Amino acid sequence: MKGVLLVNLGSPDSPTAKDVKPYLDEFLMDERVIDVPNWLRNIIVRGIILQTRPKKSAEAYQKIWWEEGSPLVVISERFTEKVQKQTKIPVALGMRYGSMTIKKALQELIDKGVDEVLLVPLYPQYAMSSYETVVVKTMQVQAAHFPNIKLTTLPAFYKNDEYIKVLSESIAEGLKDFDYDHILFSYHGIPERHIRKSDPTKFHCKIDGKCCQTNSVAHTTCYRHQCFDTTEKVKAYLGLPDDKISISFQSRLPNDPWLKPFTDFEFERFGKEGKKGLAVITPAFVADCLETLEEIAMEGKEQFQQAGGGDYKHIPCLNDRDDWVAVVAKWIEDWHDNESLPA
Ligand SMILES: C=CC1=C(C)c2cc3[nH]c(cc4nc(cc5[nH]c(cc1n2)c(C)c5CCC(=O)O)C(CCC(=O)O)=C4C)c(C)c3C=C
Ligand SMILES: [Fe+2]
Ligand SMILES: [Fe+2]
Repeated sequence: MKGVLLVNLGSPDSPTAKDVKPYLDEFLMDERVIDVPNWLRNIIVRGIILQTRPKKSAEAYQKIWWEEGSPLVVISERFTEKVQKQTKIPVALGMRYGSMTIKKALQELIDKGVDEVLLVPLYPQYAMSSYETVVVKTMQVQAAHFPNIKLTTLPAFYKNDEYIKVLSESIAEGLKDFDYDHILFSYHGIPERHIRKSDPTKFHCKIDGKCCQTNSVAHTTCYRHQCFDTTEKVKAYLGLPDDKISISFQSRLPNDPWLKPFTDFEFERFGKEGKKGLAVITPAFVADCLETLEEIAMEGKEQFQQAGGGDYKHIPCLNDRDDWVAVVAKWIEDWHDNESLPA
């Protein structure tokens, strides 16, 4: 019998430094996130970052935490329930980090008699620190604990027509009552090195003005290209004017070159330029989370307005929108009925 495993990033169990610390430890000790030799990762993560970050991070989580729990987890659970209502195929939710493990979710499917699993990493774009680590971890768990199940993975859906349609329509709804003079597409940042590491040709991705717009097989795993492509496709779908759209990359750790321009610098620039209405969308995330609710909706607004900017709006992620649920349910049914995967 076929079943579906949805996987997102995961959150700490509570917004306290005590619970944030082991969560961050698992997250940042992932070799696809902090991709340096083990001994050095130990020093960077355990010797430096985890000495101060859990407290700071917990304070940020406290600002966005809901009564039911972490927004990322609660939204992902609502989404999973809604998808399950649209299909008879068993659907389970797991998280890459934290207590809602991939192993538990796979066990849930196996207990229902599933022996063929469609893995759906809940990331539109491919990055080794998001999509790839979910796939690798799931394959490891499968090999170690469930060797008899067959695993198929849904490709990154950053340019899929149905995804672009629902994303665009959610943005159009968000813009309906908002007078904007600029729309910022803010994607999660990654170190530039990750782009080069993920380039199978080893020469295409130069992170210059042209590589991401020049056709290449490298784009199958190029996060930067995929962020540009999602943006271009939404722009075309909605007929948005070129001069009112731009891209930036949010969140970074120090001491490494990360993808630019940085979102927080852009907020300041737009504020200083006196933009009267800034709309921000965050299409690297399908569910609102710390990065969108705190960094963009709260901090971003403050940075923009303190620099002199006017009205500000963060347009929510797709979350558990019915049209998004219907798209994922259709992808699942297509795979179930004829093994086809969305292009
Ligand atoms: C597009 C998805 C994501 C990529 C790519 C990604 C890369 C990445 N992230 C960090 C470090 C942190 N990220 C944190 C939070 C966080 N990151 C994502 C998604 C991607 N990260 C999400 C959805 C969240 C929010 C989780 C939630 O519970 O709501 C955090 C924790 C918070 C903090 O202390 O700032 C860290 C740390 C790195 C280093 C990285 C690529 C190398
Ligand atoms: Fe992150
Ligand atoms: Fe590129």
